[in-house]
Amino acid sequence: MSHKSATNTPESESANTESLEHRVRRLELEKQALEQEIKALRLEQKEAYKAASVIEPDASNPLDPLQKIAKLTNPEIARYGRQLILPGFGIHAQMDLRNCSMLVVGAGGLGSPCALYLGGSGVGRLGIVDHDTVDISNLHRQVIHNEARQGMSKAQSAALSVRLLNPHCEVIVHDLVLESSNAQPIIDAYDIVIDATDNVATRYLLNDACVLGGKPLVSGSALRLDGQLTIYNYRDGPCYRCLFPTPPPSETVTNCSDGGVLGVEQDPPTMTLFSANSSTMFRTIKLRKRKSDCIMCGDAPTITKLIDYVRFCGSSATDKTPDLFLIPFQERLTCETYKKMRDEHTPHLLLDVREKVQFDICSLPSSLNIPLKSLPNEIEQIKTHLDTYPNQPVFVVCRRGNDSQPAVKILQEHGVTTGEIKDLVGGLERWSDRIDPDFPKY
Ligand SMILES: Nc1ncnc2c1ncn2[C@@H]1O[C@H](COP(=O)(O)OP(=O)(O)OP(=O)(O)O)[C@@H](O)[C@H]1O
Ligand SMILES: [Zn+2]
Repeated sequence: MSHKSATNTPESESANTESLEHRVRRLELEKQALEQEIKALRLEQKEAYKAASVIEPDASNPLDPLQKIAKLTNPEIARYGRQLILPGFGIHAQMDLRNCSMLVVGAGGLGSPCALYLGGSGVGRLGIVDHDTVDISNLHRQVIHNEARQGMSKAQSAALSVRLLNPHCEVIVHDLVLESSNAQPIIDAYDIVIDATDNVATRYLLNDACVLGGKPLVSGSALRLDGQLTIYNYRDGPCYRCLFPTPPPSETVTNCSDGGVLGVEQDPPTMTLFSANSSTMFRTIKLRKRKSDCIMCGDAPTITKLIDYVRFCGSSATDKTPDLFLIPFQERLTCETYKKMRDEHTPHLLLDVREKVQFDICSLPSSLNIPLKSLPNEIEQIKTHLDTYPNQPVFVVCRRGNDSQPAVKILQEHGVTTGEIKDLVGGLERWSDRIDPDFPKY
């Protein structure tokens, strides 16, 4: 008989009486051990970046100005030979690239190819901004990352890929959410800024910071099968606000879409539009010049410093967290409460406001799918349901708890009156995280 089984009963009794104290102590020790491990890993990581010449600036390590050169080295000439012999490009354009610093904001679908091609083509210094980490669902299009880097900071992953492609390019990592409090000094440290983000708040922030810092802003956006490209704040061309003085209403904007992005470096400035589904895949639209009464870049600007862009746009810069300010948290439903209601068979209508393509991937049983965009036209369907089941609560769900909030507002504004109308905090993604791990996340 082993010692363990002989003492089994008294041991578990004492574990029961002392378990809380023990647990606290054990967790404290584990925490200390983990903190040590994190510290050691951070040092290791710093060494790895140093070896790869990836720079992470911070207050104690600010960026030095880019060291300009007057002549390309032979290895550089060998590397860039194919583009050096392009008519209209040549050694002068290559030197311009080499002596230029560019900042790519967003290392996602657009930022990935953009950073790789800029780094590969010989930009002297490339900064990469992203606050997010690499996720498996990114990899089908965010080709700068890879499977082994899941969970790694996107900015760091992108920087490492660029370094592997071209060690002549100096790569700077900005692993942070770019926002009003930190944007200006970062923007000011670069010659050209590239907006490869996916949300309206960051688009206005970048526009304003670039106007204030006098930097051209190359702006791209892609949504489903459509894309747009332009340069703002370049020569006498417009800034983003000249064309889009006010943000679109937040309930009409999913985080991946936006008020529009415009195109390229001809004179006059143009907007290039791409549409994979159209017979004319590329179209170019001429843009008006800078507006003299633009509140940002006009003759008498009224915006002279960065503002609160989340408030201004009514939507947040990150689509991973819900826009908490639309509906106060206490007026919303948590997954846990809703799970209890389902278990108790509380009668209710569950309205899923995702697009049908998403609803077809997965949905909670007995939910009714009316996409947010069609909701105002489909209100009668809900009213008819409530005529049959008066006062039944209506619960609204979406992917992450963003679209469900404007949906609640639309129901209220269209005179849907019933027991209660609430939406699910964190949406189906949180349902999968907290309630049902078998529920797919996409
Ligand atoms: N203000 C910001 N600061 C830093 N990074 C930002 C900011 N706004 C957007 N981004 C980053 O820009 C990238 C946008 O790319 P994209 O939309 O392809 O990626 P995604 O957010 O991973 O997509 P999905 O919606 O499929 O998860 C994201 O990696 C996002 O983290
Ligand atoms: Zn303007």
